[in-house]
Amino acid sequence: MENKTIAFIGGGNMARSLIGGLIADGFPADRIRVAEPDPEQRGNLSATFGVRVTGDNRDAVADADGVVLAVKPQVIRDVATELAPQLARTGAVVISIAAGIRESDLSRWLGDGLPVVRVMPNTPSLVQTGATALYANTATSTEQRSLAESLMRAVGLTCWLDDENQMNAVTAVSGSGPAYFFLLMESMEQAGADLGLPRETARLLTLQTALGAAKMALESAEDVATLRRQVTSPGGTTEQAIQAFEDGGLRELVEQALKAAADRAESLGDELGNQ
Ligand SMILES: NC(=O)C1=CN([C@@H]2O[C@H](COP(=O)(O)OP(=O)(O)OC[C@H]3O[C@@H](n4cnc5c(N)ncnc54)[C@H](OP(=O)(O)O)[C@@H]3O)[C@@H](O)[C@H]2O)C=CC1
Ligand SMILES: O=C(O)[C@@H]1CCC=N1
Repeated sequence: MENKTIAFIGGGNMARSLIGGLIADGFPADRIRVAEPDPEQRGNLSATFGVRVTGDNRDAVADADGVVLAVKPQVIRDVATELAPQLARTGAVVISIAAGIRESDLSRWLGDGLPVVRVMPNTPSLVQTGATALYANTATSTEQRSLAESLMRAVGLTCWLDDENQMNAVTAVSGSGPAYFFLLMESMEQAGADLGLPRETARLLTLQTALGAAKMALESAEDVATLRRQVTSPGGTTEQAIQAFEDGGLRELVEQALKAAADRAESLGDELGNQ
C-alpha cells in the first residue's frame, strides 16, 4: 500500500470504522480523502482522524488509487454514475462495501471494464478486528486485488470469495454479525443487573466473557460445541441456561435471523440493481 491514496465516498459508520482501523495500523492520514455531504460530519472526520475532507465526490477521487464506495445501497447508483467518467480516466480500483449490490450492476453504472472489488467488512474494523470477504471482477489486476486486500487486512481478517453469490451469506454472518453479538451482550448485561449486580459490574463481566469466549474459540483446537460442553457441568448451572435457550428455540431463531438478513441483501440487489 506504499504511496497509495485512498478515497472514501461517504463518511458514515462503516467508513469511520475502516478509516480508524487503517490509521491505527499506521496508514498515513494525509493519504486518505473522504467525501461526505454533511458539513458537521466532515468537521468531525477531519478533527478525529486528520484526513482530508470534501463535500465534492469528484474532488475526493482525483488522485486516488482506490475508491471505497461507502454510501447506502440506495444512493450507490447515483454515486457510481457521477464518478464513472473520472474513474475511467484515473484507472482507480473501485471497492464497494454496499450490501446486496452486485458487481454486474456496479460495472454497468461505472461503465464496463473498470476494476471493481465487492467487499463486505464489519464495524470491528475500527479496532483492527474486522472480518471482510472480497470478490473481484475480471477487470481487476493482481496489483489492484492486492491493494484492496491490503486495505482490508490492515483492519482484520480477510477471505476471497470465488463465487459472488456467497456475498449475501457473508453479509448475514459477519457484516451484520456484530449487531447480533451486541444484542446478546445487551441482554446479558440487563439480565445480570436484574439478578442484582451493579450495572457496571454486569457490563464488564459480560464484555470480558464475550471477548474471552471468542479468543478461546479462535485459539483452541477444539470446536465451539466441545468448548460449550466443557463449561456445562452435568447437573450444574450452565445446563439450566442452555436448556432454556434450546427450549426457546435459539438455534432455529438464529437460522431464521441470518436467512432474513441474507434475503434482504438479495432483495436489495434485485430492487436497486434493476434500475
Ligand atoms: N454499518 C455497517 O456495519 C456496515 C455497512 N456496510 C455498508 O456500508 C455502506 C454504508 O453504511 P453505513 O456506514 O452504515 O451508512 P451511513 O449512513 O452511516 O453512511 C453513509 C454516508 O454516506 C453519506 N452520503 C449520502 N449520500 C452521499 C453521496 N451522494 N455522496 C457521498 N456521500 C453520501 C451519508 O451522509 P448523510 O448522512 O449526510 O446522508 C453518510 O454519512 C452501506 O452500503 C452498507 O451496506 C457494510 C458492512 C457493514
Ligand atoms: O444493515 C446493513 O444493511 C448493513 C450491511 C451489513 C451491516 N450493516
